[in-house]
Amino acid sequence: MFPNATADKDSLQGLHDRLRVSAFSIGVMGFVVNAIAYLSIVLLGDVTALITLEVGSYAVVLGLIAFCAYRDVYVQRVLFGGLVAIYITFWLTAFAYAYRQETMLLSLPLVVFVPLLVTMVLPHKLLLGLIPFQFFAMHVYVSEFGLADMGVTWSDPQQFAFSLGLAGFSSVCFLAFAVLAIARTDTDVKLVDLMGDKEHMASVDSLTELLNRRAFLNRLEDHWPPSQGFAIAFLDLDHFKPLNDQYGHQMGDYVLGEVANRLREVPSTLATARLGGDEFAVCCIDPGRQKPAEEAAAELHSRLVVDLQTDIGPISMGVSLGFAVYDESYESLSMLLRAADAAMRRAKSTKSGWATFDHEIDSAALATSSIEFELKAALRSGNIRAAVQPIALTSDMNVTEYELLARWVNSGLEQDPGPAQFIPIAEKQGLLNEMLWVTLSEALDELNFERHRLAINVSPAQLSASDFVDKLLEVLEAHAVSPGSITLEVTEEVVFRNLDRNVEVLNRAREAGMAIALDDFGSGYSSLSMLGALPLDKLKIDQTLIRKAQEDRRSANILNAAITLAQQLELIACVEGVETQEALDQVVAMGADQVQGYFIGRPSLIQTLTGSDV
Ligand SMILES: Nc1nc2c(ncn2[C@@H]2O[C@H](COP(=O)(O)OP(=O)(O)OP(=O)(O)O)[C@@H](O)[C@H]2O)c(=O)[nH]1
Repeated sequence: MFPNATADKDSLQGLHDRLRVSAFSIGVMGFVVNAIAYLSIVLLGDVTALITLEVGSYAVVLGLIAFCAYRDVYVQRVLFGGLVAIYITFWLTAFAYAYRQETMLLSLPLVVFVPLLVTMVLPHKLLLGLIPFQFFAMHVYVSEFGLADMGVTWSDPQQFAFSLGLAGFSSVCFLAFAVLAIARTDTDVKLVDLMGDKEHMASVDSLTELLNRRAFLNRLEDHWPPSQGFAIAFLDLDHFKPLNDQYGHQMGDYVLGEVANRLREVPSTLATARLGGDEFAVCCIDPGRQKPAEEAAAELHSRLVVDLQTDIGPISMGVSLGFAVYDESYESLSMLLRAADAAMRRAKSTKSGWATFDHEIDSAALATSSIEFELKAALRSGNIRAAVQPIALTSDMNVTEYELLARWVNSGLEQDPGPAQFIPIAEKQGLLNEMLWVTLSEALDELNFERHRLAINVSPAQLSASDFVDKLLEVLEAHAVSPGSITLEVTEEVVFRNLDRNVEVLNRAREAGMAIALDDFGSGYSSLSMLGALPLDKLKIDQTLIRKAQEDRRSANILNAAITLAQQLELIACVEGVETQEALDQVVAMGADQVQGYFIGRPSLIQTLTGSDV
């Protein structure tokens, strides 16, 4: 309805907007009623110059109230001032009519009710100020003129008493409105205070009183895309943990507060925030780009590394600072912040104190941080999809099993990240299980388990989740798939981390009907004792062995020995990385039971498999 009107009724702006709407309604409705009344008088042929003057004055004031509300200028002052002007005009014209004996039957009810109607929304101070005027005007009007039109003949004392009564009545009404206005103001003030407190708490870091991450980004978002000379500095204190450990959290808090104070004093900043822990960010603006980025970063860094004076003497606090200056290659604010973060990490790892973002040196780090930033959202929005790679029997080359893999599609990044890029990050962020449930559910829906098994990769961290097997069984049951159709593929890392617990979990999975495969055998330490320690059904021989076996005889013998070892341990021998007919012939001759690799089939999104494949 209004230009720039905000609908946020839960904010200070919301209160203002409500007043604007009220003022606009009062102005427009009052104007319309005024116009209708005037037209009626015109139709009845009773128009006098005084009536035209009165109605014209009202129209001007009401129109002004509506206009100011519409344009959002001096809304409150014009509304309240306008209503007082209407009130005064009403009384002046009422006396003028009476004096000129132009009063009518309705005059008395009008002087009783119109002032009340006009003034009821005024603030309490104005209402209280008008009470003496109202009392006096009512008393004079009624005692001098009021009863004449009603055809009532009262004695002077009767008329005096009646006018005092009406004047008292309207004064009490004004008083009641004033009390209501006080209550209204009180509620509004409390509401505004409450909202102010809430907003303050939600946007400010309680320890340093700097903005928090969300408020920092919100503030900068208002300036995005920025003009030239807009830069973000990302800071992380060095060795803050040992300081905390040695001198206690109180000292740590003091240091954080002092760093915040120094940041507050940095000139030409748009916003300063504590992003969390010992990380801070400053948005610097240098519109004319007077200083090169290196100079600005070095200057900011030197402000921060000055010794801090504490009760236990001076403390020198190291700071790593990354500086990224906006240019058009930054598509979003978060990308610029991550660029500053990447530069900061380089400064930290090289112990250089500060570094400015360099597209060539830091682009890999920026890509990693983009993945870190986007991965969770991708998982939730269904962009992490199930892919499968076939595993075939060497006896008839029938595909009897698929290995479940994850693929990131439609990432919105320059290039969709490959599993080698995002799986380690998912592991670091504790998202591997969530990723497994998402991709597994998709695969369980699509695959035909009468013809195929499904192999699932499980990391030691996933196994150590207390409810892993239960959750897995639950998911299988929900899709009516028997645990007997599932193979869990684990790497030798399960032996190195909490072996007893991992063996217990694998035994439970086996008891439920699942098979266990040791993945990538031959790529790591491949200790033979590990084969005895784990409850296994299958050995998957790492692809490096078949590659080397093609090149020299010694490696071919190692591959042969690995296959023989699996057979002698009564495990299924599956060779990974079979990429050619030659390699296939070689492993078939060695007695492998199963093969996997590009020659059998590349990984493909499960949704793209045709009916006969699944
Ligand atoms: N005193 C205090 N410590 C905090 C607060 N928030 C986080 N920390 C601690 O800050 C430390 C930050 O961790 P890191 O940045 O990894 O520690 P660091 O020693 O600075 O490591 P580097 O950055 O690699 O030098 C952790 O030990 C947190 O417990 C806080 O509000 N007050």
